[in-house]
Amino acid sequence: MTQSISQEVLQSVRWAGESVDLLDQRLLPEETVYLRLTTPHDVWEAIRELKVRGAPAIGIAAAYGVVLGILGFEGNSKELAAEVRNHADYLATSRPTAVNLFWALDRMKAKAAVLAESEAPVSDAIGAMIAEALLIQSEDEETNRLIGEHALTLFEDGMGVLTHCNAGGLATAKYGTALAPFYLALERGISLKVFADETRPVLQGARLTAFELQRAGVDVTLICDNMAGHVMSKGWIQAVIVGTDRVAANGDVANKIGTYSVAVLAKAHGIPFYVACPLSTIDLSTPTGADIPIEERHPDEVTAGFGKRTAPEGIAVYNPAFDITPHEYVTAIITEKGIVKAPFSEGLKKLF
Ligand SMILES: CSC[C@@H](O)[C@@H](O)C(=O)COP(=O)(O)O
Repeated sequence: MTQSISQEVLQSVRWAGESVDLLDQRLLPEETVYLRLTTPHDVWEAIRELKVRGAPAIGIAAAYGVVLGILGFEGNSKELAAEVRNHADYLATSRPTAVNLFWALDRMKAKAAVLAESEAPVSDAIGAMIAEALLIQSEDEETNRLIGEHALTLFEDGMGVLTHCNAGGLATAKYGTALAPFYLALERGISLKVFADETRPVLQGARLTAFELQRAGVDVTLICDNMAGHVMSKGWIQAVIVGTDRVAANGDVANKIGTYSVAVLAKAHGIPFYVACPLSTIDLSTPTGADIPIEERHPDEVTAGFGKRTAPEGIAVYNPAFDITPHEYVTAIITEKGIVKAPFSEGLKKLF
């Protein structure tokens, strides 16, 4: 029996029997609205439009998206497996960077292939596919709790810790990766002072991290992205911890745009830079960060990101959603199986 963290975080994705209830993260913190999704296309669109975002949450939503596509399927289990492959391949086109999306879809395809091989009756096979998606979600919750336990060993009472983007309960099944130790610390009476970068262009730090940590009672202070160096120079930050969308085999890390700048600043100030992620985010088939596809998003996120135009019409815009932090800047990668330090290429391989 595992011990759970008592903080209640809003669940970003829920299986509702024959549909998916999905918290529309674009509306937070002002409105808490659950959307009812009934087709794989609904899920594809929700992922593309950031209604659901954060690497593990995207993977969970996509697994349910596959299930939505096969409910009521008529045919045999081999035909079902082909249907699963089609839906999975479609959902895989929703966003390119977070490897958890492909990991979850591959897992759904593999499950369908096993069921086809055993010639399971199709209604049983559909039930087993639902169970697999639910398992992906429940395993992620336990994984994050373990990541939180390991990460907390790196922090001491009274520390200031900076984070970028949202790698919290909203981005995962529960607790988050980078934010999990903050929930654990709160529960155990360990005092941490969290600084959350607002995270331009779409403000996952301000809208989501500040929201979920404040709601839980964590001591959190919001800063604009360009204030990170200043608070470090004041001596207020003793560690940085972020999540990631994909870790390459050499330990290079893709995460929300701006993470690289934070890592460079941390190194300049002699502050450890930690990355927290489940094994499902580590992609040994991608050799280095240069091989990770970086999503580019619509210019409006930069020119009208606050619902108001803040740049001239027709201006050229570059809007990459992620950047790569080279492994030289990473102090340690914290997973559910423990903490990995350099040389990362060896340490990461040993995890599998
Ligand atoms: C545990 S979530 C880790 C990452 O997915 C997170 O830090 C991040 O970069 C999310 O980007 P987003 O564009 O909001 O999906």
